[in-house]
Parts: sequence; C-alpha cells; structure tokens
Amino acid sequence: MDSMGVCNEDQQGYDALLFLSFGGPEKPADVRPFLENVTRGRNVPPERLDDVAEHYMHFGGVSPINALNRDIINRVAEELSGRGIRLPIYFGNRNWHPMVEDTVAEMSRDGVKRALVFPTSAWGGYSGCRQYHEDIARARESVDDAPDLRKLRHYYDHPLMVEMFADAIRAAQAQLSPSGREGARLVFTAHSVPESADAHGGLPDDGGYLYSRQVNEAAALCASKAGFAEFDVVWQSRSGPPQIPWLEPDICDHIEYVAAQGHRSVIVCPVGFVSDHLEVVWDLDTEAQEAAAEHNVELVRAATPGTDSRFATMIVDLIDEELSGAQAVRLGAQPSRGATLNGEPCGEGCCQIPRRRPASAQA
Ligand SMILES: CC1=C(CCC(=O)O)c2cc3nc(cc4[nH]c(cc5[nH]c(cc1n2)c(C)c5CCC(=O)O)c(CCC(=O)O)c4C)C(CCC(=O)O)=C3C
Ligand SMILES: [Fe+2]
Repeated sequence: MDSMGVCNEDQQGYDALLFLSFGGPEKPADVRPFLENVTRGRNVPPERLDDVAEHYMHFGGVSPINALNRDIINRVAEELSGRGIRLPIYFGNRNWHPMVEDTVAEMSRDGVKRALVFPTSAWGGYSGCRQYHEDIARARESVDDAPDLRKLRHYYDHPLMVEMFADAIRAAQAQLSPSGREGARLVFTAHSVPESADAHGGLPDDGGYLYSRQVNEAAALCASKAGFAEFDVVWQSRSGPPQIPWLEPDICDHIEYVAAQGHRSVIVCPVGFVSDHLEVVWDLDTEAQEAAAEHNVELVRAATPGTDSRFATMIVDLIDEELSGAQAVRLGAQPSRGATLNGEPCGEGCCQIPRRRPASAQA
C-alpha cells in the first residue's frame, strides 16, 4: 500500500477539508448582488439594505471577510501539514464567490469522496448552524457524484476560543487610559437574530434558545478567564423589519445605559464573531465608538480570534477529534451539536424556523 493509502486509513477515509463561510463582496459592483443573495426570501426591508450597502461602500465595496478567511486557510494548511494530516483545503461560501455549489463541484471533479467541513460560525441556532447544513445539502444536490460532507461541531466553548477571547479582553483593558482602567464595564456582543428563531433553537428537548444560551455561556467563560466578576451580554447588527422582535438590547443603546450607570469606560468583546467582519469594523468600531463618544465613555474593543495562530490550532484540534473519535474538548455545559453528515439537521426539528403565517391569517 502506498503512503497515501496508509495515511487515508488513519484519516477515516477523509480526503479533504471544506472551509465553509458566509462570503462577502470583493468590489463595489458585487455589493448589491451579494446583499440580494443574503436576503433572498428573508423579508429584509429595502431601507436596511441601502444602509448596509453604504457600510460596505465605506470599505471600498470590499468585505474584510474574504482576506481574513484566506489567511486562516493558509494557517490551517500549515498546521495540518505540521501534524501530518493530509487534507487539501477547499473554500466555499453561502452568499458570494467562491460559491459553495461551485466548490463542491470542483471537489467532485477532483475525485474527493469524503470531506470534513469547518464552518466559520461557532454557534448553534438557525443562522449559525442549520443554515450551514442547508448550504451543504444544497451544494451536494447540485452536483453529480458529490462527496460525503461531514460538518464539524459547535466550538463556541472550545478552551482555545475562551483563552483567545480572554487574552484579547486583557489586552484591550491595557489600552484604556489609567483612569478608565478602573471600573471599566465588560460588554460582550453577538449578532442579533429574530427572537422567534432563537426560541426555536436546538432540539425540541433542549428547551429552545440554544444560540443565546451558548452566547451567554461563552461570555461567562471568557469573563471568568479574563478575571472579571461582572459583565453584560448584548446584541448587534439587527436586520429585518422593525416590528419583528430581535434579541436586545442593542450595543449602542447599552452604551447609553452603561454611561447612565456611571461607567466612564467600556471593554467591548465581540464574542459572537470569529474575525473582524464588517459587523465588527462598522457596527462596533464606527457606530458603537460614536455612541460612546456621545456619552463620554471611553470604548476599547477586544480583538477577534481569527488572526491568532491558536485559531488554526483549534481548527485542527477539531479535525483531530473527529478523526480519532476522541471526546469533545469543551468548557461549557449547554447542548453543543452541529456535527452531521450531508447537511442533515442535528435531529428532528432542530433549529427549525416556524413557518410564517400566510398574509391572510394576519390580523
Ligand atoms: C447569527 C448570525 C451570524 C453569526 C454566524 C455566522 O457567522 O454565520 C451572522 C454572520 C454574518 N452576517 C454577515 C452579513 C450579513 N448578515 C445579514 C443578515 C442577517 N444576519 C443574521 C444572523 C447572523 N449573521 C440574520 C438573522 C440576518 C437577517 C437575514 C437572514 O435571516 O439571513 C445581512 C443582510 C443585511 C443586514 O445586515 O440586514 C448581511 C450583509 C456576515 C458577513 C460580514 C462581512 O461581509 O464581513 C457574517 C459573517
Ligand atoms: Fe448576518
């Protein structure tokens, strides 16, 4: 048997890694079609799309997400080869090129039979987990001879994630002015989702709210590791029509509240994001900074883990865990799922969005 064959046996037959992400525009002309892909059939008002298009235009119509992902992929390739794991890496997105359908077609042409999938979302819930399963299923359906694709589990509470965020919180704290360092409020933020989607998160037996429970747990783990006894969890980047409830409070409203409580400084930790996506560099570094200035609060933002070399280590740890069948290394106690084959949901009815009532049934 050749060395490739031997290696493949250790690797449970896995012969590739699919790095699956959200996607983002790479030039101004991409912005509108990208936003149309994201919001197709999702009831996002046109005014919101105009606003978000403008946010992208502040960055020359280029989302930071693609370069960040390519950087992570390069590090993962190095880490894999350093550990003797032979998995060529393919890159595909839900909403922009390289589209996951095209990537899976390429994998099939290359003869890939069985691949692991790393999603750039650490979370459960519809947007963070089930929608990536849907991407996997859709991409496979569009291709003859599609490889088997097994998604890796949620990693929001992986010890390296907690360690990277905790280090980033302490580094941010050190950037505060000497007077701001005392009494600084630690505030975690994650992407808001519709309340009804959150309520249906997880398996029916999980009791709902899987995403917000995981976010709260991650915040508590990171705060404790960084040495903070108190902290808040808030939300950001809400979309959708204003009459539909989304998770609250919003970070900008919360800054006003924190100022009213007498805090003169805030450390914001974007625990819900793996890297400096547009939501981080616009909604936090621009809008939340403005809100802070308005209320005379000093705001520092903790770095996201994507560019930390430990992030690639964690990804390969997750792969190794899957290949060796070892128990999941994790710090949290909330349900953690997400690892299924070929886009199957984590179980019957997991993170299923309730169907909207037909217009005629609405009052
Ligand atoms: C939970 C969650 C994550 C974290 C998990 C994960 O990472 O997947 C996430 C990530 C991201 N969201 C992103 C961008 C957008 N999200 C939108 C809209 C929405 N997000 C939602 C939720 C989430 N989103 C939801 C419920 C909507 C409403 C429409 C719908 O139900 O789908 C819209 C439409 C315009 C608007 O903002 O209204 C855009 C442009 C980018 C790329 C940013 C970049 O370019 O750097 C990333 C990483
Ligand atoms: Fe989003």
